[in-house]
Amino acid sequence: MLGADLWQRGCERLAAELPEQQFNTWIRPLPPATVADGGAGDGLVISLRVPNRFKLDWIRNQYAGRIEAILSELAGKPAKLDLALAAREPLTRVAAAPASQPIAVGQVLHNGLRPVAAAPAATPAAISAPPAEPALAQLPPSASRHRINPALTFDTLVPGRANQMARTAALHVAGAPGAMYNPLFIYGGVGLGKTHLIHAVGNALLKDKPDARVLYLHAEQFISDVVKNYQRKTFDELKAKYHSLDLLLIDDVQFFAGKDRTQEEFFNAFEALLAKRAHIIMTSDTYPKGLVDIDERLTSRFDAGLTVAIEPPELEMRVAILIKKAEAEQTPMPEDVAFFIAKNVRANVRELEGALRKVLAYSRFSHKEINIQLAREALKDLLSIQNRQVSVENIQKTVADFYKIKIADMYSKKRPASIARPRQIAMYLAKEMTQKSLPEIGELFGGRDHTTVLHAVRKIGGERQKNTELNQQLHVLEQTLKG
Ligand SMILES: Nc1ncnc2c1ncn2[C@@H]1O[C@H](COP(=O)(O)OP(=O)(O)OP(=O)(O)O)[C@@H](O)[C@H]1O
Repeated sequence: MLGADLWQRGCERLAAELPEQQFNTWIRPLPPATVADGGAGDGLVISLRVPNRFKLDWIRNQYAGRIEAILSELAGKPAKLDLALAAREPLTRVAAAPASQPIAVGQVLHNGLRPVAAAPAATPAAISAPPAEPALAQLPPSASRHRINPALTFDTLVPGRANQMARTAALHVAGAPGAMYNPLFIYGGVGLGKTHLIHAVGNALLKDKPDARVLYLHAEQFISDVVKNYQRKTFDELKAKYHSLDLLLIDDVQFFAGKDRTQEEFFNAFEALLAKRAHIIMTSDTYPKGLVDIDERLTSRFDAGLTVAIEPPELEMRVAILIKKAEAEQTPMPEDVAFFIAKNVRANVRELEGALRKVLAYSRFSHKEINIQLAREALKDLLSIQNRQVSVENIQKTVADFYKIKIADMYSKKRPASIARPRQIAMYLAKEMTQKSLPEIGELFGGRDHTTVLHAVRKIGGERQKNTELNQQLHVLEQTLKG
């Protein structure tokens, strides 16, 4: 089998095995591998070039073994994977950096087999280096100026599958700013910890290097700075403020939509910062290409480092967050109560915090100890809203509308995936959002057996953990159903 065929067939196998989201994120974008026959007894060497180190590490840890096994099986002889960073065109902005220090992630294969670091890590001097422009003196590195919230650290951020990639990348940046993953672009829905994470990077860096010039700001603050300086015609001040930083943390860049002048100034700051190897971390409610009314010149640069998502936390993570936050309030939270709250409050961490606050306050005011009964009372408004609005019929109708199938298909015996899958999703939601038992749900879905419902619940629940697209669809459905 030719190399390209072998890789192609390997990909087909992986596509069938892996959740769609994982395959689309990690495997599909890879350029085809090249295959070399090491000669009798040596087997095949499969050379795979990966665009950045983050992906390289991830693929090596998560998929390399499986890829080798599949390719060995298909080729009928041992296949060894040679993973390395792909060479990449330097970006135009690199021109401003010394030629020996490429700023872009990528580049570098020195012997075709072993990768070397994409860009040298920033030295301590790079972080606390004296300002390159005289105007830098206008930004004293004092705590009040950097706007970092000292409470939002890596220690107080509960890790979990939902934030695993973003947290790993953020830790990496905090340890070696200006090197890899620059810019780092973190996106996700509301209240999922994006702001917390970028403050954590700022705090970690300031702990290491108290003199580092770090600035956190919300995109709206940048916009108002631009407007202010525009009115006063003091663009040099604006430049001096932003172009001098070592680390810029900017929240919710989707707010730049339609603001041309702001986008232009941000573009200038962006270029200046990357050219001097300062790090930029941005957050947004969507991935760079999903941003609307933002110049493509900017969005393509947003995507040039590393883009990672933060997902809604899964049940275990929600429980861990509740326990940790209660501990921080010096109020131990029994695990069963944390579980009860986490099961009922799923949207995001901010809502979880709100629910926890209610339960703690209720316990303090009523001088009662925290147990499920107390949590139920404290959260009764929230729970009644949930219970009142969601019926199996409502779920069937909403899901049928969402996936554009007939409501009758919810009860029918039809099996094509375009119908069976929405039906399974509706069964899953019925189990998650109503008090109905498996047999009752089966009955409401055209007299199906409870094992069919159980299968659907497990399947969709499992996939939801790995498949972002499905997770988002379920999230939309849940929000719609809750009203
Ligand atoms: N993994 C976590 N561990 C502990 N606390 C968390 C975690 N994720 C989020 N939080 C907390 O949840 C609250 C909301 O998080 P944050 O403000 O960072 O969300 P966000 O994603 O920036 O949302 P928005 O887009 O609405 O600004 C904060 O109080 C934050 O500390």
